[in-house]
Amino acid sequence: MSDMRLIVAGAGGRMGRTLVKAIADTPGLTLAGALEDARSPLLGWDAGTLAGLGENGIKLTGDAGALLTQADAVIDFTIPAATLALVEQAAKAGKVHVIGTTGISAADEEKIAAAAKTATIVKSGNMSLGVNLLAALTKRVARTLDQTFDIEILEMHHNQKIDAPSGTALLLGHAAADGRGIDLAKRSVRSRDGHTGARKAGDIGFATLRGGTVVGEHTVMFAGPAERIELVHKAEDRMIFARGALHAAQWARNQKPGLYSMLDVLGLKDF
Ligand SMILES: NC(=O)C1=CN([C@@H]2O[C@H](COP(=O)(O)OP(=O)(O)OC[C@H]3O[C@@H](n4cnc5c(N)ncnc54)[C@H](OP(=O)(O)O)[C@@H]3O)[C@@H](O)[C@H]2O)C=CC1
Ligand SMILES: O=C(O)C1=N[C@H](C(=O)O)C[C@H](O)C1
Repeated sequence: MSDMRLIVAGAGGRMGRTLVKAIADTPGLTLAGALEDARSPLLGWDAGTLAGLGENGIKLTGDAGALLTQADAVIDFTIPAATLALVEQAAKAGKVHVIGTTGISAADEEKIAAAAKTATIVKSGNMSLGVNLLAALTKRVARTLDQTFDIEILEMHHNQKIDAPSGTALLLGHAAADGRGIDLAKRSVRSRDGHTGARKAGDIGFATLRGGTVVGEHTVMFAGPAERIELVHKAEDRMIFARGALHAAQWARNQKPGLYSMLDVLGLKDF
């Protein structure tokens, strides 16, 4: 089979640069284009140079339409507005869209689900094997323990992160809510301040830390009477997310239109 040709959206960003490196290291994949914001000062820069690989001849451009004609898939770790625009363009062009962007509103999530009626989209708040296994374990533990165990999700990320709670924390919250058979939107407590009153049994709490260069750390706590279980994941290198996203693109090449998650890609849906 011919190489799969990929566009990296947000190629000048932290994940974009990591993806350019990961593609260069992966047999069967070719970097077909590097997309950036049309106002970015990085337009015209070489994607290989930015990724620390040396020149690869792929220049950053703001023209998604032109790139999409030359590729099989777009790998998108950008910002919600950019992702929403790309969803429409990739769907129209019939290209696989792998979405890692987090902080997407509920209304925009619905637009992505609507686009996936005719487009093949893989979307996850975390593309790593470890976090998706943690999500499967979280669901299982939440199903096993009753409401005397309070569920709290703690996350820490670097000081440049712009959304909270993290996409991963929300993914883990959904896994816990699924395990308990409840609707996360109705039972989540996203922040606490002042005279909050006692914790309500059955709520799922979130706490956010930001600082330094932390790649991403997540803890799911099940705090019960006189004992506590903690499930923890610590990301040490963005390459784990990049490799997961590339695996998702290769998997999606053979899938029918639909909105898939990394649990589908990794076969963990029924874990
Ligand atoms: N699902 C997962 O596994 C992971 C998800 N993420 C998520 O990925 C996203 C990006 O993270 P990170 O790389 O750290 O962030 P960065 O800010 O480093 O990168 C985002 C890049 O997207 C660019 N961008 C903005 N608008 C557009 C546009 N219209 N078209 C193309 N590119 C655009 C930005 O350009 P400019 O700076 O000029 O605005 C920037 O270069 C975040 O939402 C983060 O939470 C991160 C890691 C793993
Ligand atoms: O912005 C980041 O850096 C990360 N974002 C994702 C998230 O919001 O969970 C995944 C990872 O934790 C790194």
